[in-house]
Amino acid sequence: MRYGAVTAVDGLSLDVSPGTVTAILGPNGAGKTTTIETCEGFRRPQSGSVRVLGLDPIADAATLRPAVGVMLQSGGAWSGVRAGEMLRHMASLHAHPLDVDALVERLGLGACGSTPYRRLSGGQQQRLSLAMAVVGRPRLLFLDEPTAGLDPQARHATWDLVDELRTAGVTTVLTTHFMHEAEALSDVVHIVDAGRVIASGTPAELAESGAKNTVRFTARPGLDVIDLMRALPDDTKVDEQQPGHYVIAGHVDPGLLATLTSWCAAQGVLAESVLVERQTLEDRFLELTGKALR
Ligand SMILES: Nc1ncnc2c1ncn2[C@@H]1O[C@H](COP(=O)(O)OP(=O)(O)OP(=O)(O)O)[C@@H](O)[C@H]1O
Repeated sequence: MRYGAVTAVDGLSLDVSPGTVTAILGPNGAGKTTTIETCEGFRRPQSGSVRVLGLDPIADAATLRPAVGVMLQSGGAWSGVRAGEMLRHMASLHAHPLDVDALVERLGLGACGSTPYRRLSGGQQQRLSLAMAVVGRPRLLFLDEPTAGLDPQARHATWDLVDELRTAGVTTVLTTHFMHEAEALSDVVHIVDAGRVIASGTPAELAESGAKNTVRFTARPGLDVIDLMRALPDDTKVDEQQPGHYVIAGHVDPGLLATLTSWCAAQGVLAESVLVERQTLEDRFLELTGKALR
């Protein structure tokens, strides 16, 4: 998918299983919104193929519309329309909408139901957009940065809603910059950079697939770290970072901890404050996409 000379999405390939939550992560400008808008039928790719619920998002737009909920990154409502009117209008377009009052209550929109869209705060606009996306009971939901600008309460309310929809069999594809959100919500994560998928898996698989986890412990200064390294698997590093403070970097599993404690026992050393630090999804994301600003 190109915009003039800019190639925004470049041979990106991914599948989404029904009834799951998929998160698309990537640095700014990676091509997430372009990908999602292509699936929504708002952009026509110059090459490649896109199928949404087995259909073409542009040619079959009329068939797909009742089954697909869309939350855009911004906008989506007329600037002068009142929040409650907008939601009722959206509900009226669907055969079996959710109860609008319950949804308004659930997303904390009750107090601003008669406020024009343009006067809503950024977070209230986000919540209204989410309500508009789900009110028609879609089978498939596209959420582009659904919790950007939301306070913690609204973020948790959004997560609970997405989680409940998954339980009801709804498929959700979302983009986010919050790694914790992707870890908390999604079954599958795709990391996108420069218009391509560079890593995929469950949040736990991705976090574990990266560089080493670490074990930290304290003991008397001056332990023979070379001898400890010999006892541990080949690609494990041991460093005494400050006197008496040791860091082991490598594939941390129960076997490594057992080797460490038996090595210490053989030396007559008591290892204290043993702490296993696992790599997070954010660590892995930064490892894959680098730390340079985009
Ligand atoms: N309408 C457009 N015209 C020209 N270039 C565009 C247009 N929309 C996006 N781009 C460019 O395409 C690339 C991908 O943009 P896109 O919005 O898909 O990224 P993104 O991953 O969603 O970014 P962000 O995290 O900042 O929202 C960027 O280089 C962007 O500048």
